[in-house]
Amino acid sequence: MTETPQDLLAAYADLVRDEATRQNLVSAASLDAFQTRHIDDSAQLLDLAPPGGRWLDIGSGAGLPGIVLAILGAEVRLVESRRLRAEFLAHCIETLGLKDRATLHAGRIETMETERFDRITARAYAPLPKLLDSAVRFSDRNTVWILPKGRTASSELDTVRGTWQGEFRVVPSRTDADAAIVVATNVRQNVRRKEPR
Ligand SMILES: C[S@@+](CC[C@H](N)C(=O)[O-])C[C@H]1O[C@@H](n2cnc3c(N)ncnc32)[C@H](O)[C@@H]1O
Repeated sequence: MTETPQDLLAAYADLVRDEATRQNLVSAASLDAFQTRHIDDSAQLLDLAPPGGRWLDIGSGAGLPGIVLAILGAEVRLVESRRLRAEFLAHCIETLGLKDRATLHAGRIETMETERFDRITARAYAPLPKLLDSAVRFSDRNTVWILPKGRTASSELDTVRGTWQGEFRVVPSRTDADAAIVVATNVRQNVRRKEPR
């Protein structure tokens, strides 16, 4: 029998709950509200870019948002530096039958070979300056960045305005009234002009 995305999302939630008894994956409180706090929170990102394209998910942790996006049909490269978490992600990819669209870099993003992605996401991985620094080499002017930023979206954006250019907007989260998602394209570092002698 073919499993629907809903079956796979339920199976994924069970895998996380089970693994959470062995390692710290997500906050214990959020396990009780897994659908809203994690599944819906991740799934909403798909609506913020045109369909299709290859996604890069940096600091995937338990697989959020990367595994959810892959279950929902996206092609995703997950990046996770912690060994136990990376092993869990490999287990999810195998068990949920996602090998045709999810791949894993089990290591730091800094060690991943440069390639271009159509979409870049990262949830709770790093503040915007570090996130842009570590990921810009995987982007080009058409890459859509979709970055859930909780309550700090606007203030984090303010911190990069002097050093980064691009078309940035802040979109309210559908799952948390206080949270927002930074969506950007054509992201590039400001070129510093040489001071005249
Ligand atoms: C706070 S967790 C968030 C996990 C997940 N994205 C979520 O929203 O639940 C951040 C994750 O980023 C990973 N991480 C931190 N620095 C990293 C790096 N340089 N490269 C790859 N992963 C990194 C950590 O191991 C951790 O699993």
